[in-house]
Amino acid sequence: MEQPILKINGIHKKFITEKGNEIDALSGIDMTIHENELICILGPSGCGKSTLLRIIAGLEKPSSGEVYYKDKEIKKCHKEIGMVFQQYTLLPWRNIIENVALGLEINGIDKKQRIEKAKEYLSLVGLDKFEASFPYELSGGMQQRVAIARVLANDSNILLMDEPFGALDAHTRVLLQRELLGIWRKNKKTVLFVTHSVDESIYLADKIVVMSKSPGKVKKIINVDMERPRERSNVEFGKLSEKLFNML
Ligand SMILES: Nc1ncnc2c1ncn2[C@@H]1O[C@H](COP(=O)(O)OP(=O)(O)OP(=O)(O)O)[C@@H](O)[C@H]1O
Repeated sequence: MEQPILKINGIHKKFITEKGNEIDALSGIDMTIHENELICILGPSGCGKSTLLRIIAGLEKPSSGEVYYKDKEIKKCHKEIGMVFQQYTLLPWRNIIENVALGLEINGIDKKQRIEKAKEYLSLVGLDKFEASFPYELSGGMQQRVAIARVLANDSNILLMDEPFGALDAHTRVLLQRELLGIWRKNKKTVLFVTHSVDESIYLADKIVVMSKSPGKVKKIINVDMERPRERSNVEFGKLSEKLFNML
């Protein structure tokens, strides 16, 4: 078993709305994530999946509880923890290579080095021919691949992915799931992937964290022992799918 890389201890999150109403988004989340694991967080709308990811990314503070990355408490954004959002978040006025190099530029890497590195990751997601294009010239799936290349180029150890394929058509979604598995295996990353989709979670995950309706709690953690690549027509795939549907 690999080393624990993320520890999530007793996370509670309460939001106060503008009208003064309290919303319990998360209610006591405990989880340990090991290096190189691919974890899917599966749950109904509003159960706090995005909130949990934002807390791990250091973008949101928990009301109580702590998150530790390699035994250090996360209190703000961390260079080694990168996030890919559902909506494409490329800067429209920068071309593709400059978008991939953005984080490296922020980190003060010199131009030659950052372009070289950005090219390497753009090639990894199969878009090297588009380095001079602008985001509007790319399809949704291509833009999402650029967003993944940008996070990888930053050398993030942990990839937090908040329904990154949710806005894509079914065919592109399946292609990107396959591509993500390839990248994950090749680059030895730890991935936390939020999804609504039972099918997506079974296809991708080592472990599926099933969350219950709000306030969000961990209902069950399921180990997925099926060999990869996983076939959706497989009996075992179908059985697990039924089990998860019944649980949600
Ligand atoms: N900034 C905020 N202010 C007030 N309430 C919020 C805020 N962010 C989230 N919430 C509330 O917290 C709860 C959890 O929201 P969250 O977006 O984390 O759920 P989710 O599981 O990711 O939902 P979905 O699958 O629909 O994206 C919801 O009731 C939401 O309305």
